[in-house]
Amino acid sequence: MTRDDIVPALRMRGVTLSFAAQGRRVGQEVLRGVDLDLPPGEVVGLVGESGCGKSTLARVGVGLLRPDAGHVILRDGTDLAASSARAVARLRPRLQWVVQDPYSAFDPSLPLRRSIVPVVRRQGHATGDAARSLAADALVAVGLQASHLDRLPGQLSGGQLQRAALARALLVDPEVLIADEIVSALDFRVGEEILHLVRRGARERGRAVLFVSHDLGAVALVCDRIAVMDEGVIVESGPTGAVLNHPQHARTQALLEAVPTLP
Ligand SMILES: Nc1ncnc2c1ncn2[C@@H]1O[C@H](COP(=O)(O)OP(=O)(O)OP(=O)(O)O)[C@@H](O)[C@H]1O
Repeated sequence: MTRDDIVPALRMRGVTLSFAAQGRRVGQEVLRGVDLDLPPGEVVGLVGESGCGKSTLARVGVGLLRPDAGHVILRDGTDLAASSARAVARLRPRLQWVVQDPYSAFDPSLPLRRSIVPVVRRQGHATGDAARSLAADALVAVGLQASHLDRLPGQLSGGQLQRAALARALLVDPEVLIADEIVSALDFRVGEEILHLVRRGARERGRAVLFVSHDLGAVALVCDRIAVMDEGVIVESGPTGAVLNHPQHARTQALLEAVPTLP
């Protein structure tokens, strides 16, 4: 079987979107005919300069934004772009989204266990004490402690809460995980552990991951493939080594030149 025979977990075709102003679609298109495949078991890095449309594409990928044109197709053929809001909501467990600001991911008034243990129960993995124990294991896997389950989100640092958000998303065991700048707030060592966890999860569970980042070092470490975006268009994509070692497009070259080097 060749790579071309593998059905992507998520296939975006011709995705085009502009934001509405005063109820009307106006202005420049933020996404312009984007084609992007997320194969199962692989981590695809999405890079590009600030404002080029990465997070917008990420939100389209999990059905939080509906494109004006194009298709967002899951492995079973479901097109998110053609599905009702209710149908997309039902699909949500198959598509998880972890974002840079982890405080937005949790109800600030609830201890983490109230946000995480029900996920274990909904997945049918366990009930009662066993569910709490699996939730605790998930926190430990991302470098936290079981006792963090009893804390409020505001009682964790941004980096700790980021890890808790990732733990919850992984518990859902989604077909597609979209990680938008998830290691930006973490120190290098913790960030690296998280990246390995994401990569292992993709490989072992056949999960497709879109890893949005401006950090080319992180991208080089975790991604099988890279897509470079510029002004709403994917200008270059390919295996990580090829794109980083032999960049073809001026935008990719500029991103590589902008990577800081130690004196
Ligand atoms: N809800 C919105 N309404 C109007 N414009 C928006 C909205 N969200 C994003 N934009 C605009 O769309 C463009 C792309 O934004 P997006 O957040 O996708 O960029 P990005 O590449 O993720 O940037 P960064 O790396 O800084 O997070 C920007 O010009 C932004 O101002």
